[in-house]
Amino acid sequence: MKAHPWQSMIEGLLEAIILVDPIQLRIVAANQAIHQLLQVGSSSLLGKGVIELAVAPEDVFFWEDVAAGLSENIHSETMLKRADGSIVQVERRVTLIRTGVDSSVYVVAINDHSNQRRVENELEKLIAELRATLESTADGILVTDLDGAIRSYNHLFAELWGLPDELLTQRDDGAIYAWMDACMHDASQYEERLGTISRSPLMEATDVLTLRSGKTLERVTLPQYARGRPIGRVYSYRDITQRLADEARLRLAAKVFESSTDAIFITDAEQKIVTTNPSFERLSSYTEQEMLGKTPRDFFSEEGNAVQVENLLKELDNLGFWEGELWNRRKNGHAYLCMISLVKVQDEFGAALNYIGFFKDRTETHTAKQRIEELAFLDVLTGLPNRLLLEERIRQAITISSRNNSTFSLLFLDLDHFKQINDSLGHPFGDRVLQQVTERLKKCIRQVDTAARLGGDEFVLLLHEANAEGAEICARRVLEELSAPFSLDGMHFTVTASIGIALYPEDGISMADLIKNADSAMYHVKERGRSDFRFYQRQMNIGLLSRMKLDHAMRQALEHQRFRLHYQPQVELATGKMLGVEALLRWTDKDLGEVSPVQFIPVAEESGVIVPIGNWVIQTAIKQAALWNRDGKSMRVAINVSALQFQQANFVDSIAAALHEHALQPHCIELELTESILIKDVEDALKKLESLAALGVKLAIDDFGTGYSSLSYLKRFPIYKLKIDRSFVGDLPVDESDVAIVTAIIHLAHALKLRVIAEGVETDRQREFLQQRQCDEMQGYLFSQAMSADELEQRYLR
Ligand SMILES: Nc1nc2c(ncn2[C@@H]2O[C@@H]3COP(=O)(O)O[C@H]4[C@@H](O)[C@H](n5cnc6c(=O)[nH]c(N)nc65)O[C@@H]4COP(=O)(O)O[C@H]3[C@H]2O)c(=O)[nH]1
Repeated sequence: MKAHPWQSMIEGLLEAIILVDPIQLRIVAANQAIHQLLQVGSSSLLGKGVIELAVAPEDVFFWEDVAAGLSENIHSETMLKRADGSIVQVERRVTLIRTGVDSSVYVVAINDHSNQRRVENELEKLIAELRATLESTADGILVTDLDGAIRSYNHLFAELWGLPDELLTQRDDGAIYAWMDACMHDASQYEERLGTISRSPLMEATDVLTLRSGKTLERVTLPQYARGRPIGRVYSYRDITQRLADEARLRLAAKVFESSTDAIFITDAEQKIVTTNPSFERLSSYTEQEMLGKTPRDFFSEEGNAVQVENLLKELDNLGFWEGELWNRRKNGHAYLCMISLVKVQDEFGAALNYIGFFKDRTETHTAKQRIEELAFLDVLTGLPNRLLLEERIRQAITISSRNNSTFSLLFLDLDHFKQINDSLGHPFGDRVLQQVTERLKKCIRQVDTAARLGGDEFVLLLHEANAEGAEICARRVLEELSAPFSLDGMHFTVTASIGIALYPEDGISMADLIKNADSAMYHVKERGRSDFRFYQRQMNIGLLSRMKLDHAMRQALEHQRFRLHYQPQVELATGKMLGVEALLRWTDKDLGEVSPVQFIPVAEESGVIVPIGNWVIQTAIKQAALWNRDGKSMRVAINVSALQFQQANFVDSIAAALHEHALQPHCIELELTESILIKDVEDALKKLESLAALGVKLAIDDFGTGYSSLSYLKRFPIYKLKIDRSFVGDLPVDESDVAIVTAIIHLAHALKLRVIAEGVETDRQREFLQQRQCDEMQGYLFSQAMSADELEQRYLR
């Protein structure tokens, strides 16, 4: 084929060129560049239909339009297919060139764009990567040009500054900057600083921005360079609000750690100590250096507490927490009690990260607690165990004794007339007396025994494994020890005590019973004149409750005049003539029935109600005596007087007043006093007795022989008569010792020029015996029981 005339011309062009015949649409010339572009052999394109090269539909449509005379030119990007089938991006321009009047040719000029495309693709990819990077940074990024015009920013920037959507879409830089200004706490300072930055294109700066919202942002700005020249600026913003708060918290925690008065140590996950605070060293004397690498096990383990430490570490691992007390040792070996809290710090999966231990010295608190406990169990004044501790010891004694089948004794001790010491010399003096008494009591017991103070002047001695004999020996020792004179502030005085004894198990198997029974035995000692001891006997057993009931009933009886007096004749033995009567109290209670004076008089004495009852007896008996002694008749009435009644300051006056009121001759009245009354307060008793004697009232000693029977008072006191107790009369004349006693009393009385009367005479043999021994008078069922005044009058006075 003949070469196209333009062949050589197109050969010299850089562009790939093909010439196409407009009628046949075949390639009539093609330069080397197109052959290279399509990677085909030279001249191989000549004669080919141009449409064969078309890949894009656009080209196919164009050449079809050309064929139909509809189109002549086209210029756009398109694709061509190479020989190997690969596609190449090109820019192609098709121009129809008129070569003559009726000849023309299509010039197809093709530029290879595949390189440019690749570069563009690369750039696009780069930009996409950059954008992704921008978005994925943890900071908010703003990029501006040198004039401050915003070139780009990421989402985080918008988020940090809280930019509203409309600002994001508007792309109004002024509005965005205004928004940022408005967010600032100190907008003017912010703007000033921003101005400085924008005026210095090379400046690098880091600032902290405080926003009105409370947020704190850190702003780092760096110049952006292109080809070595600054072209703009990148601002990166980071929200450091949390970080600052964390730092502040950390600083605080560090301060707490450093200044805490609690000792603190922190371990790693393997429980090796990594740090300790100053208090740790203060408390344990171990330095941090010495503790590094040690474990809590090393630190807390002590001889004997290994199991406890192992258990607490186990609990710490299981529960994440342990709190409790443990004895520990300082470096110098001194023991101290620690209050410890251990905490396991875990990650979100429960694995241990650290262990923290807090502890403080509880020794002082412990000692104080011990002291408080001691105080709770000790009597402050004497240092003796108090009631609580005594009760505890008695409980122990009961347990041991019941197990060993052994015995123990309880001595209930009450000082006699201690109230007088307190009242006259003051409580502080009384307290010192109690302290001295305590010292003496301690001397009387063994180390295993307990001396306790219940309060006031009441003490209890608990004697382990002591039977009746042991208790008696101790009781005597106490009385003996106390009998030595006391000396305080230059004063000398004696203190006596009344002691009641209860034995385990005979007198009670419970603590309450034992104390109650020892107490009741003690009361009996008091009744019988004090300064003695006595064992509990069952008949004493008018329990406290019944005592209270009885007391109440007596007060009621007194108020409602339910007491009566019966009179028992007293007869002259020689003549059988009734010389007088003894007034005896009678009481029939609506619930209790007839209550014997043997039962209720001791209770009345204990509670003090004997005083009004005794007054009533005196009034009634004197009134009755006055009736019987009318018209020159002579009838003596003997009245029982109890100790408490006699001790009343107005006792003598009340007798004198009653005599006066009923116009009775004093010699018609005989007062029966027990021996205990006389020895109680000798001087006072003497004074009263002398006053009564001076009045003309007769005085008799009741129950003579059962008490002290001291000859000295018989001599000193103005006594008129002795009354032989009926316990000596009952077995007369069989019992030799009673015979001897009664004989001796009668002789004694007569030797002292006193009259003598025997009570409880029930048989003729007794009467005969007494008559033989020249007893003056007798009283008893043999002659008559006690009876009402009416009955007596009917029987004997008509
Ligand atoms: N087994 C027997 N007993 C006889 C016989 N003859 C009299 N008695 C009883 O012996 C007691 C004598 O009185 P006491 O020794 O003064 O003993 C009295 C006295 O200590 C006290 N008491 C009675 N009345 C009063 C009173 O008005 N005031 C005071 N303070 N005590 C009184 O109560 C005690 C008992 O009084 P009572 O039960 O009335 O008992 C009376 C009397 O009933 C006898 O032949 N055989």
